[in-house]
Amino acid sequence: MMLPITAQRAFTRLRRPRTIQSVSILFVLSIVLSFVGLQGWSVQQARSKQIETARVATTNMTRALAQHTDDTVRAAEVALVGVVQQLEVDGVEKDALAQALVLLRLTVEKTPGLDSVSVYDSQGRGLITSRSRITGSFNVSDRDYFRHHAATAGREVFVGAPARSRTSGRWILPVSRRINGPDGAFRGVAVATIELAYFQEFHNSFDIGRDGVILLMSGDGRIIVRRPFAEAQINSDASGGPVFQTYRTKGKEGSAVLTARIDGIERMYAYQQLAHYPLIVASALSIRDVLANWRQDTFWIVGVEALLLALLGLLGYRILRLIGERERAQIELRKAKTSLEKMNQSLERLTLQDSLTGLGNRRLFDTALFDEFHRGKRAATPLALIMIDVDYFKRYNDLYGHPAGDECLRRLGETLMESGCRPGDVAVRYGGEELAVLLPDTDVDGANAMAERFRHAVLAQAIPHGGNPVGLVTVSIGAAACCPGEDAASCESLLQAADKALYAAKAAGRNQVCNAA
Ligand SMILES: Nc1nc2c(ncn2[C@@H]2O[C@H](COP(=O)(O)OP(=O)(O)OP(=O)(O)O)[C@@H](O)[C@H]2O)c(=O)[nH]1
Repeated sequence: MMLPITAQRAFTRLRRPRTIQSVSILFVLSIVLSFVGLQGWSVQQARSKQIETARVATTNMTRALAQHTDDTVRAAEVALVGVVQQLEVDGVEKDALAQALVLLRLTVEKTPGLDSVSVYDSQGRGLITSRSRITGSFNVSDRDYFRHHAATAGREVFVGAPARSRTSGRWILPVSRRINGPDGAFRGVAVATIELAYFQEFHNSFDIGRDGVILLMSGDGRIIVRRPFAEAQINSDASGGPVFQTYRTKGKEGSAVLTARIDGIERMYAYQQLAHYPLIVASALSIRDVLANWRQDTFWIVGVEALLLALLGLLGYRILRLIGERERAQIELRKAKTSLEKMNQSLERLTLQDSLTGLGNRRLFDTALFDEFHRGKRAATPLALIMIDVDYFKRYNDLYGHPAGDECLRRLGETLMESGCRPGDVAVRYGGEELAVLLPDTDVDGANAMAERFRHAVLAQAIPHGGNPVGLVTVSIGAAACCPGEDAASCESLLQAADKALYAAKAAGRNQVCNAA
């Protein structure tokens, strides 16, 4: 099947070594780039997936923490509602207090997380407590919750700042309610306490990794308890921190990747404000922990891929080197071929050329005579031949020496080439001092004209020849022609006719042209 020219050219171009090399480099590069791009994308995808998983985990954990904290504070509130109602109806007299105490102890006993419930009068002096020790000498008028209730007529529960218990010495979170007299006047405060350890115990039940955080904060951004636990952080102001600021700007529940002020660690945080109380819980997992597995996987994947790429690169390099070597070999081969062809041409020229005159030699003449005869036969065109012989050349040699004879022959060769030979004519040194010209598509008149032109050109050269009666070098020429298509015609008969004509020219006195009869 033949390809269109343009397609063939394109195909040839494609097969060139340099093109193959460039295409190979582009191919390998595009594979490598696609591979790296794809891997970068999938590594990025895996990272995002890990972060998203951490977001879901911290959100769920925070919801559980919020529920637990809400339940705990609610239980304390329920305990307070009962005792406050009883004291407001029965008053704070001795009998009423004794009855209330029974209720207090029962409630504390049955309510998980509740450390104590105590009642204080309007001066902050202890009236009753669920604790076993008598607290009559206690005064809580300096506590924030007491000051709040003394100043505020509201009946809602108040969650105070964490404080060290004056009886147990442990950290507690006070939840309190105001007690009113029948006239609505301030009669005292009922306080339920929850040990911070109760929250810590629940917080510790979560797996938050090495750098995770669980946080319980007041509504104004003060730390109540934090895991990892540090006593100095209790009641510290975290309202300027990233978690509280995010809560302030983004709403009651949310999640974000934040960097903590306390330790500078980047974490995935989820936070939530409690449904019924001004408290905020948050939990967080460190991004480093979250991405630890991803990092390890990525390390191995990237390592293996880098190895594969290196192998691919090595292979590509080897192929390119082979292509380069092949290209160099082909160039060398082409050079060798060209010089071989040139050598062959000059060798061929040498084998068909006469070294003295520069004309063709006898070998060329024989081949040309055969070829032209048959061409004339096919084309039905005549073929002519002129035979030239230098007159008295023996004498010339004898008079001027053999080298001068050679020089004379060389000049005659030059003269012959310049005396109107057509491109198709074949001028040769037939042998010794004899020259011949084969004239395709020429009749005997044409041959005669050519012979005369040459004879005059030789005379015009005016080469002195003391042995020639003319005084100059002259030539005798025999011209013959034939029609190769005719039965009687042959190469030999043409040669003989020309030779005979030459002989006639010699016999007629030399320096002339004779045509074959
Ligand atoms: N210098 C030189 N002489 C040559 C060469 N080839 C042939 N000859 C000489 O040419 C001469 C030819 O002489 P002859 O055949 O006797 O004829 P001629 O002297 O030319 O006399 P006519 O042909 O009868 O006019 C011989 O002496 C050859 O030695 C050659 O290559 N160089």
